[in-house]
Amino acid sequence: MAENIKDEFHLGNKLIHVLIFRCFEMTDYDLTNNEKKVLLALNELETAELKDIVEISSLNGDASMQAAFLLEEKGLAKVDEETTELYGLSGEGKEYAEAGLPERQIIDSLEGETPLEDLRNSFSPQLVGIATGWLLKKKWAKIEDGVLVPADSAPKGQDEEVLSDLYENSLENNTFDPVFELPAELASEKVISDLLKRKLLDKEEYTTRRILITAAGKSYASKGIEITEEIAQITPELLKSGDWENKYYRPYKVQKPVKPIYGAKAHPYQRLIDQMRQIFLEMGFTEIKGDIIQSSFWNFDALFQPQDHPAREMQDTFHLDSRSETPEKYVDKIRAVHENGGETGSCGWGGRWSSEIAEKDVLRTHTTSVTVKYLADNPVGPVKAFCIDRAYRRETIDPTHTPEFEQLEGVVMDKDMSFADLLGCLKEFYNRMGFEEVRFRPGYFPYTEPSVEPEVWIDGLGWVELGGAGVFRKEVTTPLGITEPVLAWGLGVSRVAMLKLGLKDLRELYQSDIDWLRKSEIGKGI
Ligand SMILES: N[C@@H](Cc1ccccc1)C(=O)O
Repeated sequence: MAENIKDEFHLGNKLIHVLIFRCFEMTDYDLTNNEKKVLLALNELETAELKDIVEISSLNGDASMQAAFLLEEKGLAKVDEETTELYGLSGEGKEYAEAGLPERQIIDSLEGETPLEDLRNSFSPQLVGIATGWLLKKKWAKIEDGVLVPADSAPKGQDEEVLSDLYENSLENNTFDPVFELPAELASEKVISDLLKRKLLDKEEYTTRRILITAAGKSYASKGIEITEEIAQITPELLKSGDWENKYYRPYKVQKPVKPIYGAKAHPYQRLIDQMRQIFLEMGFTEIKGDIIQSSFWNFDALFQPQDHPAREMQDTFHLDSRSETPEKYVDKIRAVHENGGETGSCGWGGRWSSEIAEKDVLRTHTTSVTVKYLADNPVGPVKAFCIDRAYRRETIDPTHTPEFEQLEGVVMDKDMSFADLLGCLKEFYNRMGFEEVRFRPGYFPYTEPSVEPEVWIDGLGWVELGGAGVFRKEVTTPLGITEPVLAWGLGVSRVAMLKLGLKDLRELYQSDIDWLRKSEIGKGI
């Protein structure tokens, strides 16, 4: 044992030396102990089946086989595969072995020329059908004008030999399973393949491996193979006793492929959402949340969407049975703005606005319902708020449409806010997301004027539309008691994800494909 630090240091060094250098101290062939054991067994047996090696080497079958293949790679052994074909009679084969092949049954029954018609009376038409083909093929008979004319003789064929041979063997061995070899002298390959085609035989293949020692293997073995105990794990006992110094350490296989390790990480879509959230937070916005279930009032009416607007119809919206009372504070004002423009100076949509319809609950079709409600609660600026959350529409699912999807909603309310500020703000956001070129096309939404649709340039795709934006109309702001200009937008999030992650199908975002998630690289795209 080491007595002082210096000794311990010395001991440590020596140990490292032994561990490193003994690992690389290898024989010419660098055989593992398993390979050595198999080679020794082979040296004794010359040629062996796996089970013989298993017996001598005391390794299991898999380990022996693996070692044999490694020895083969090194030219010390050779692995030969031998396939044995085993046969038995099928149900039909057994029947014919007992009663004779159909052609034999017919030919034996003939007493001279016989019309086929007559045969069909004494045998099944099916059997006659099978038999005639083979009678002609085997030249046991001819057919002339529907009459079967037998040849002089019908010698027993190899096929019949095979059937009776297998039948006897099966009876003797008490099994009709395919366990019998067919010696080459009994039947030609053609005969066997015909019987197989006639489905009279069952066949099974059975592969055995023979392992042989090569000349190189022999000469290597003749020099004497020593199997030294390998230490895989060093123990305190080995260290204490000092025995470690004389041991042989199992070498590291540095070439061995390791299992991939996947670090835990957030879902790529979640990472993208977090990135968007981070950008808006950095731009001084406050994150807001709202209910998934909204009344039609907040989802549509407060946004000056007429009650006969197509977006409110069944195919777009998930309608619920429940209702929410329309807020008393706004209901008259909203009615007025829809019917005649109220205090806004607009003429409204005309007709009669129904608070019954406004009460109906829906799954929010856009997150604008969240921002507009927030503005109603906070009608005095400055407000800079965003909401990144899920919206729902009755869409037919396809690669670019899912009934649930995320939107990035935002509002800015302040005294001197202008349309130019809106464009600047969105451009800044997309630039921070890594989209360098941004443009705005005129758009239409019932609640904004002017309205735009932002687009970003993607190499290979061109301009891609990413949502809607605009300045809230007086018809939206006035009934809620808002006097300052409001810039608003609702942007598609999954579209951006498709672009960033290179997806062709939106549905991939919502499927739990663990491999895709594991292999997704952080920093790639997002
Ligand atoms: N709500 C719109 C987007 C939008 C929001 C705000 C202002 C203008 C447009 C949509 O879902 O497509």
